Amino acid sequence: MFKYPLSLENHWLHHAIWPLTELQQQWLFGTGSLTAKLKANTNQFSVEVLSEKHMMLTESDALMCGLAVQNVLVREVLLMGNGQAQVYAQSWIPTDLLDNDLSLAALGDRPLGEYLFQHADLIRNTIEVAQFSVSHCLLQLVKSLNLPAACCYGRRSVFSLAEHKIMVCEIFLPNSVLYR
Ligand SMILES: C=C(O[C@@H]1C=C(C(=O)O)C=C[C@H]1O)C(=O)O
Repeated sequence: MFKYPLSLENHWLHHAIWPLTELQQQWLFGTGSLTAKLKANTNQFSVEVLSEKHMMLTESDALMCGLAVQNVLVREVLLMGNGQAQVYAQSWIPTDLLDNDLSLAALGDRPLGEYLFQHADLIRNTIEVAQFSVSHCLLQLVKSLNLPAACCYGRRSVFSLAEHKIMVCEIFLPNSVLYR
C-alpha cells in the first residue's frame, strides 16, 4: 500500500518530448483554471480530498520549484468528473498563507483553483510537464482506483500570490478527458 504524499519525482520538462494532440497541448499548457476546464467538459465535477499534511519542504523540493525551505500544507485531491477520477492533484500551500487567510485554511472539498483564480494579482509561472510511466508509484493510486495501468501525463507550476508561492501539480489519470 502507498502512503501520502505521493512522490512527484520525475523528469520535468518545459516542452513535451513525446507527441501530444492539440487537445493535450491545450490542457497541459493552458494557463487558466483546470477546475473551470473540467467543469466545462465533464459532468458532476467534485473534489475528493485524499490527504492534507503539514510538512517542512525538503531543500531539494524547495530548490526544484524555486521556493524557500518552509512549512507547507501538502494537499492531495482527486478532481472528479463524469463519475470518475480525472486528475490527481498535489499542492504545496505555505503555512504562512494559510495563517493569514482563513478561507483558504477551511477550503475542504472546494477547489483550490476557485480560491487562486479569484485574485487579480495571481501570477502563474512556467508550466512543466512529465510522463508518469506504469512503474511510477503514482500507478499504485491508479490501481487502487481500479483504473487501467497506463502512462499518464502530468503538469506542474508555481503560482505567485503576493509574496507567497504555491506549487500545484496535476496528473491526468487514465480514462481522463485528456486521452479521449
Ligand atoms: C489550481 C487549480 O485548482 C485545482 C484544484 C485543486 C484542489 O482543490 O486541491 C488542486 C489543483 C487544481 O487542479 C485549478 O483549478 O487550476
